[in-house]
Amino acid sequence: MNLESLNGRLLFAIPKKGRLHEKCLSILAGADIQFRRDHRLDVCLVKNHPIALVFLPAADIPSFVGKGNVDLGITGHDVILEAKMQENVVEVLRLGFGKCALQVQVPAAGKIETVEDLAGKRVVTSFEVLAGEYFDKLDERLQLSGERKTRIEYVGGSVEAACALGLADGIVDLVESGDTMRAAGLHAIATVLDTEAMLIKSSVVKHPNLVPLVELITSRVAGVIAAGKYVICQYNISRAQLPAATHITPGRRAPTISPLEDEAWVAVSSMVVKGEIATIMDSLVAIGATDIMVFNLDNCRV
Ligand SMILES: Nc1ncnc2c1ncn2[C@@H]1O[C@H](COP(=O)(O)OP(=O)(O)OP(=O)(O)O)[C@@H](O)[C@H]1O
Ligand SMILES: O=P(O)(O)OC[C@H]1O[C@H](OP(=O)(O)OP(=O)(O)O)[C@H](O)[C@@H]1O
Repeated sequence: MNLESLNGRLLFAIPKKGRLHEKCLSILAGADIQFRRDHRLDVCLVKNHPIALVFLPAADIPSFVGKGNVDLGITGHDVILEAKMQENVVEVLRLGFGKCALQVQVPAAGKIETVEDLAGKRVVTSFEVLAGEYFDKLDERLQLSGERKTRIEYVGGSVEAACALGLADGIVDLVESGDTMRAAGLHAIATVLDTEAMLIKSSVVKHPNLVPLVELITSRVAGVIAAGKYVICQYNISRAQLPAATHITPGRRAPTISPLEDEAWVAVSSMVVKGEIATIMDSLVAIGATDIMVFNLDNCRV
């Protein structure tokens, strides 16, 4: 592939490895963005759209998009703030995965119990901007200045080993399940930030001709995300209980209600948040709904 073949194409940055990579590939598949990635090649052309995918480290994507080198990207909210790119990128869509928290952690068996105890000591992190801002505020509140300020030190990885190695009194790192933190004998004493994956675009429109394609891709990605978030719940209910039923399953705009041969009954079909379906089915059973069925969505536009 030569660089000329990128001319006029929308550049779309995807995390090349790590926690967000696989989910991004399934979003691309769901949005029918077809490509074949040659082994180790980080740029590849999309077959069915004038798009080129650029596989980059998640932490580099905010700068590429923010500076307008790339038109669209998927990355974490945390690394957008860490790269100080919040003014340069627009977070177009929350993607509902890559959810975790940037937390202050200290040895569970140690003497430090609060961030106030940790202030003025040594903190190791890969998020020196966010940790720096957090501890600057804390230091200011505690009137710690000069030599007495909290020392933030950057490491590129294995942050959780820093306390055991005697390099730090506390760390600032991402926590999802807490397994990594607990395995390192640490516990969280404060949350700096909650984060999830975002679809982002540059806040400056460099290629106005690509705007319709950015909108098309955004709409497709939104459809894939919504399809993963909702299920369709269908059931029969007596007309007398219809107000109670539509209260339980109001749908996004309104439920679809269809007549049945038995005039005293109707069929209801409604989009329901996947995570709430068990409770909703319990409530429907309690008001006498029958033949309750739940269907997954392959794709949708909402
Ligand atoms: N445990 C986690 N759970 C959910 N999301 C996470 C988790 N860890 C990281 N993330 C999200 O994924 C982004 C990339 O983190 P990750 O550690 O996967 O990147 P990486 O350093 O590029 O990859 P690798 O860890 O393979 O070197 C983070 O900025 C964050 O938004
Ligand atoms: O709370 P948990 O579910 O254990 O997840 C937290 C861990 O996940 C991330 O690292 P990852 O495993 O992606 O690898 P990395 O350390 O190489 O970045 C993060 O840096 C934590 O170490």
